[in-house]
Amino acid sequence: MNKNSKIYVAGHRGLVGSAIIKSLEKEGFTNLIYRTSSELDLRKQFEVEAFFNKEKPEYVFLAAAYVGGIQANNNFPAKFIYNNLMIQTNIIEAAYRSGTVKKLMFLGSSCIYPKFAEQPIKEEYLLGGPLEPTNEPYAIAKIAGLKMCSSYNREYGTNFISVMPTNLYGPNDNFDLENSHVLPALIRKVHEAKKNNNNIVEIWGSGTPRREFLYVDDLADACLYLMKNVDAHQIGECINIGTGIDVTIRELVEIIKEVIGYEGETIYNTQKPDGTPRKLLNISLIEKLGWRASTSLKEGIKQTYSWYIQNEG
Ligand SMILES: NC(=O)C1=CN([C@@H]2O[C@H](COP(=O)(O)OP(=O)(O)OC[C@H]3O[C@@H](n4cnc5c(N)ncnc54)[C@H](OP(=O)(O)O)[C@@H]3O)[C@@H](O)[C@H]2O)C=CC1
Ligand SMILES: C[C@H]1O[C@H](OP(=O)(O)OP(=O)(O)OC[C@H]2O[C@@H](n3cnc4c(=O)[nH]c(N)nc43)[C@H](O)[C@@H]2O)[C@@H](O)[C@@H](O)C1=O
Repeated sequence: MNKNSKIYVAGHRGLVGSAIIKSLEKEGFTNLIYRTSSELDLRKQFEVEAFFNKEKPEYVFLAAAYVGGIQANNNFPAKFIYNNLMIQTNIIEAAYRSGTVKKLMFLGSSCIYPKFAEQPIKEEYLLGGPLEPTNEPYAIAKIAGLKMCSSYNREYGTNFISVMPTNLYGPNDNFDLENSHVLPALIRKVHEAKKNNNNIVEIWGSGTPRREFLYVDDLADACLYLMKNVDAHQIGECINIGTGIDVTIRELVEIIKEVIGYEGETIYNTQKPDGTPRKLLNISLIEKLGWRASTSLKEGIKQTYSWYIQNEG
């Protein structure tokens, strides 16, 4: 990949896509292309093919997807499976057909692994047991995406790599109280409780599930590193991206309260689902390939909170 290579970032306004664009620009890549969903609906096969034929990208980051937290996944299973299957299928097929794409990176998620997978989760545990029911349709779509990439590599000799990031957070995240992931939701809840002198914040579930959180700039750095240095034949069907450290939701709440400076109480609503009890990735493979995360959870939350109060708070 050189500084003039034509690079398409699908989903460039999202949490991940915007961080990838920022990293690419910082490293001096100048030939970047992108479209909003209203300019190009990636669920429309002919439009996606026409876009690839016209633009002829050489490298593709597939960071467009239909994304949400535990409750959104639970409430909208049809939208999660349909939108994700369509978006990823159209891009992967068009990338192959175009003949111009030298490498494609498909963004999956750590929810592809079995609900009760041995921890930390190795890439090889894929399909070793039943999935977490709250996000099974989304996980099935992501598994289909990585299987498409590996199948195209095997049959057509493409260089499509699938990365499986752990739970992400950072600037440009979705801070919606119903449909977002836990970290942005808790930043907003605690911020608003402090602002309104409200002494109680409600946390969903029991607070005991463990999650691993990766700051999105670190994720973008990992994606660029892999795009530049690693080819599909050097990894198996996918590669994990994480920090190797997890915390309970209860511990996460305490860090967020400390960063925001909130001393009120928290109550746990056990009517809401806990989801997977633990989701910690084994990151030996990416470390062996030479990459490691650099932002601590507390530092990442400080950066995210600062972005939130400037942009949304
Ligand atoms: N957030 C997380 O914690 C994690 C995310 N991931 C993966 O990272 C990837 C990116 O996620 P994230 O950045 O969080 O998601 P966001 O929701 O922040 O961004 C997704 C982007 O996809 C675009 N998009 C959605 N539907 C369409 C469509 N029909 N046509 C064109 N574009 C569309 C949107 O574009 P527009 O703004 O123009 O509408 C949006 O900017 C996903 O594959 C996700 O699975 C993996 C692990 C964890
Ligand atoms: C990245 C990953 O994200 C999703 O899986 P998840 O990790 O379970 O997602 P989550 O961030 O929404 O919740 C994590 C934990 O936190 C608890 N929790 C407390 N209070 C709030 C709260 O206020 N909001 C939310 N959302 N969760 C809360 C919540 O009950 C759960 O125990 C997948 O569906 C799928 O999209 C995927 O791949």
